[in-house]
Formats: sequence, C-alpha cells, structure tokens
Amino acid sequence: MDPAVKYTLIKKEKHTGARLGLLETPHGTFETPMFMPVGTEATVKNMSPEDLEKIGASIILSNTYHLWLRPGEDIVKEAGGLHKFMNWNKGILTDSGGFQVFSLAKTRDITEAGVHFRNHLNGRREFLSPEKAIQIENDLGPDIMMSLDECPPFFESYDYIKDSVERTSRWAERGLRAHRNPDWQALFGIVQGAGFEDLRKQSAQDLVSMDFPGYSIGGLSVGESKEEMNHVLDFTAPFLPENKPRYLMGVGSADSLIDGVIRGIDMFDCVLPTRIARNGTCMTTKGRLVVKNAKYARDFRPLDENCDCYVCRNYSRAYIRHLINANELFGTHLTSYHNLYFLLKLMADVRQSIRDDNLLEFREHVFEEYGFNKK
Ligand SMILES: O=c1[nH]cnc2cc3nc(NCc4cccs4)[nH]c3cc12
Repeated sequence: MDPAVKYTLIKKEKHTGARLGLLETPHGTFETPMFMPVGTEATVKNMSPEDLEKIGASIILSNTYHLWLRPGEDIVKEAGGLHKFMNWNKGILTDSGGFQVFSLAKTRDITEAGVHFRNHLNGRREFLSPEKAIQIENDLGPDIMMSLDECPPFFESYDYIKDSVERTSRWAERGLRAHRNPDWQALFGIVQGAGFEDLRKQSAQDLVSMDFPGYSIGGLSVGESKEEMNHVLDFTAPFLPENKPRYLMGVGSADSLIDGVIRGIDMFDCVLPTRIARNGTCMTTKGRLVVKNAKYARDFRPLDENCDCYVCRNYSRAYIRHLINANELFGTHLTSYHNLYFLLKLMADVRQSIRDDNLLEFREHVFEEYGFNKK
C-alpha cells in the first residue's frame, strides 16, 4: 500500500544539518523546509484560500480540538471533509487536540484512558482519548494528522516527564491501531521528553519502532529559551530517520525557523504571524514594526521597503495604521497577508540557500539585518 505521504530528501546543505526535500501528499507535492500557516477554526484568520495560494502556502493547519467542539466533525465530514468545507485544495494538517486541551480548556485531568476537561465554550465535561482524537481526524479528513500526546511543561521533573513520555508512546500505539485511513491520511508520532536527552531518545525510539510516515517534535516553544530549544533539537533530530519528514510544532519567527532548519527540521507551524498581525505588529526585514504607532501617521512608505508583496506594493504604513486604529477588518487582512508572505518568502530564501550551500551566510544576514543579534 502506498503511504499517504512520501518524503524525498533532495539535498543536504554542505555546512549544516539542513535538508532540501519534497513532500508528496494526496493534495500535491510540496518543497521542504516549509512554513505552514495556522487556520485553527478551518480558516487562516483574515485570509482567503485564493490569497493563501497567491503567497505560496502549501500546507495549512486546522485544530481537532476546536473543530470537534464547533461545528463538530460530523458536519465537516458531511460537507465532504475539511478541503471541501474550507475550499482549500492543497495540504491540510491537523493537530490532535492534546495541546489545545492544556492551553485552552478549564480544569483537565489526564489519565491512562485519555484527558478529561471542561469545554472552554460551554463548560461541559468532555473526554478525549487517543482513539477519539483519531476518529475526529479521520472524519475531518486532513492529509496529515497527529497522534494524541501530552505536551508537558518544559520545566517539570525528570520522573514526571518520563511517565508522560511513556504514556504518550502508549497513546501513539493506540492511535495507530484506531487509524482507519492510513492509505490517504498520514499519522505522525509526536516526540516528547522536554529537555532530557535520554527521554527524547526513548520517545523517538518508541515512535520510530512503530514506523510512522513522519515525526513531530513536540514539547517545545512552550516558554523555554531559544537556546534551550536549539539544544534539544541538536540531540533530538538525529534520533529520527533521515528519510521521513520532521515537523517542529509551534515555531514561527525568522530566527527560530532558520535555526530549526539548520538542525534538520523540515516543517514548521505557528500562529505568531497572524496573531501579532491582529494587533498591528508586522514582521519586516528591519525587525518588527508596530504600524498602529503614532509615528507612522504620515509615513507613506510600505510596511517593508524590501518586500515585494501585494500589500507593500499598494498600501502605506499611514493607511494601514488608520485601518487598524479604526478597527477596519481590511487592516488586519493587510497585516496578516504581509506577515504570512514574509515567512513564506523567508522559507523560499532558506530553500535557495540550501541549494547554494550558503545557509550560514544567509543566517548571518537575517540575524544582523532583522535585528536578532541586538541584545
Ligand atoms: O507538544 C505538542 N504537541 C502537540 N501540539 C503542540 C503545539 C504547540 N504549539 C507550541 N507553541 C506555539 C504556541 C501557540 C500558542 C501558544 S504556544 N508548542 C507546541 C507543542 C505541541
């Protein structure tokens, strides 16, 4: 049986662990490394599918937790699945809900069977098991889906993390058994283990022994420093097979994306570009620009003078500032469009620097110009 998703390693960058790859999915073949915009409730906020296509988005995310609670996976299934429901014909990946339960739900209790929590919308008691998460993702119909895992606090005790890793591995096994559509939906295992090298190794080895078509590295971008995240990636990525995609969950700033690619990561997602856009903060090649700031009231330059996106070619800081301050939805559309373009363009430049074997020079340019070296 053909796997739902096939990764081909095209080229290794000469001086780092970076890889140029191709990810074949039932909805197209896409280049990696890639950034995946987040569309939590079956829409990338303030963006149309046409605009997402225009800026080069290949795979977008939606969330099992949110769509299960509202509108219900049954409605999405009846619509013909997520691609039809949201009119997106390229790749879709769903997270499994565990992380959202821990970051959104009120009161939650984790047991071997699964996680009990109160629905953040109506306060009702809910229960999510590894099997239930897989059933929801099978019904939603994404190309790539995640096993139910526990994303523990990064600074928990060794014993807590060890127990959590072992339960996450048992849940991954249960998810594999419950998965109904392995020929057109690729189930990824999620490696946990916080900052402990031996637990990251144990988690990776458990999941690799189950032969998933791809692996996520979870438990990061949860408040630890960028140095700590990079250190965990240094020793975790090599535990994963070279011929499978590696997905770092929740990472989406220019510096972290580049440092993740250097350490062998192929796929990234983050709410950051669209979340900060909603309060008028823009990513630019000269650092962050808070466009609602009064100093831009008469600034008729584009958000970013080095950007060739539709927004930067047609609208000024003064106009976008006005829209954001007037709570005009078009304003957040423009800032969201630009921020997503910025990260997708950055990843295109990263892929080119892998082809040219000059990723470290590109990193230096970005860190210097975009202001990441400033202490
Ligand atoms: O271990 C994980 N398992 C399943 N999903 C995740 C999603 C994740 N997203 C972040 N960080 C990005 C954030 C988004 C919102 C608050 S933090 N870290 C994450 C870790 C996990």
